[in-house]
Parts: sequence; C-alpha cells; structure tokens
Amino acid sequence: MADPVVLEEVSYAFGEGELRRAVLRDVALRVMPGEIVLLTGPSGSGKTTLLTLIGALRAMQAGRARVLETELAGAGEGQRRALRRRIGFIFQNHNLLGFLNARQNVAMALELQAGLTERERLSRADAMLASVGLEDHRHKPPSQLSGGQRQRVAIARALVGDPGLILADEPTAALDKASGQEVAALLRRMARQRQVPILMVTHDPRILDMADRIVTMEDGRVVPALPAG
Ligand SMILES: Nc1ncnc2c1ncn2[C@@H]1O[C@H](COP(=O)(O)OP(=O)(O)OP(=O)(O)O)[C@@H](O)[C@H]1O
Repeated sequence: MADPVVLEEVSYAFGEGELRRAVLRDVALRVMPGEIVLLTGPSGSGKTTLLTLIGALRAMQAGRARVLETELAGAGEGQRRALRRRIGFIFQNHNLLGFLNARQNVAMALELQAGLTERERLSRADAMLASVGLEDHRHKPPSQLSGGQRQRVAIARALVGDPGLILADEPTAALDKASGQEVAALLRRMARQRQVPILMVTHDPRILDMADRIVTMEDGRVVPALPAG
C-alpha cells in the first residue's frame, strides 16, 4: 500500500513582491498507512498552512505532494475537490451547522456520495453516532451538546464517509483537560479500528501520547527528528 501522504521540498509563500513572506520552506513529510502523526511547533511556524495544502484546500506553489495517490502539484480544482471528498476534516471549532441536529450534521457528509438514499444516509449517521457514544443525543442541535460531545459529532462526521485520511487542526484546543483527552482517545481508537491515518496539528501537550510519531515545525521547516535513545 502506498503511503497516504508523501511531501518533498514543499515551499509556500503568502503575498507578492515586497510583501512576499515564505511560510513553508522545503518541507518533507511522510505519513504511513494507519499511522497517527502529530504536527506541533510554535505559533506561526506553518502547521495550518501545511495541513491545508495536504487537504487540497489551497493550491500548491512549489515541490511535490502525493496525497491518497493524487499528485497535488499542478492538480486542477476538480481533482482537488475529488480528493477533499476522500479526506475527513476535523477543526478546532467543530464547524457543525447550528440549524441541523447531530445526525443531520453527520449525514450531510454523505450528501455527495452518489447512490445513497436519505434513509441510508441517516442510518449510517446513526450507526456512526452510536459508535462515538452519542446515540441518545442524535436529535439535539450542537447548542444542546457539550464541547466534547460536539467534537465527537465532528469525529463521526469526519469518519462516516470512510475517508482514506483524517486531517485535524487543534481538535482539542477548545476543550478542558478531561474532555480533550477523551476526544483524543476516541479519535485514536476509531482511526485504529479502521486503519485510517491521522495527521493532526496540536499545541496540546496533554494528547501527545496518542501519537505514533511527533513532527515539529519551526519557522516553516520540519525540525529533524532526534535519533531514538
Ligand atoms: N491568508 C494568509 N495571508 C497572509 N499570511 C498568512 C495567511 N495565513 C497565514 N499566514 C501567515 O503564515 C504564517 C504561518 O501561519 P500558520 O497558520 O500556518 O501557522 P501555524 O503554525 O499553524 O500557527 P498557529 O499554531 O498559531 O495556528 C503566519 O505567520 C501567518 O501569519
């Protein structure tokens, strides 16, 4: 099986001319099948920019990136859109829609999958909500759920379409210690069961032990890993 994420010499800058500011410099990064990789480092070091490039949420400028077998350098919007549908995204602020209940939020992630009826989508959403322990809360809107429960809905939404990769940006930042650890443990367990790799940006020292590997960024570069021992 090919590695789900392979980056080589990826560079990226915001702005042009005198305002041009390099935020990623020659980044190489690999995520292996089933692997859980945490991306950490100081604020402004380029972590979120890197995650959005990998998630095909912005276009590449320089270097090579292969994500779920899609070559991102030179990829058009159509190819990027197709890739995004195969990735589960989880953000800091859950990004659930306030006017939909939990099951509708999860089912919505299946909207673009051809051949599923509304009933099938809702029943898959229910099964996924049950597996994150929220079967009794599926009819509630996000405003009636705790922060940790909302992030569990976000996990269910990210996983319901059987993604090949999960990209998460600070998913525990808005949570207290106990619910942050709970959400991290749940995400790890669910990803392990399905063998879905995770690349997660986090500042949260309380969840570093969920990782198979921790990658540190500084000033747009990946800091070389120290040899073990
Ligand atoms: N749309 C943008 N336009 C211009 N500069 C930007 C833009 N987005 C980010 N930047 C700058 O790029 C640099 C890297 O930002 P990025 O969000 O990738 O860092 P980060 O490591 O994720 O930081 P944090 O941990 O604070 O989220 C920062 O200096 C930021 O100000």
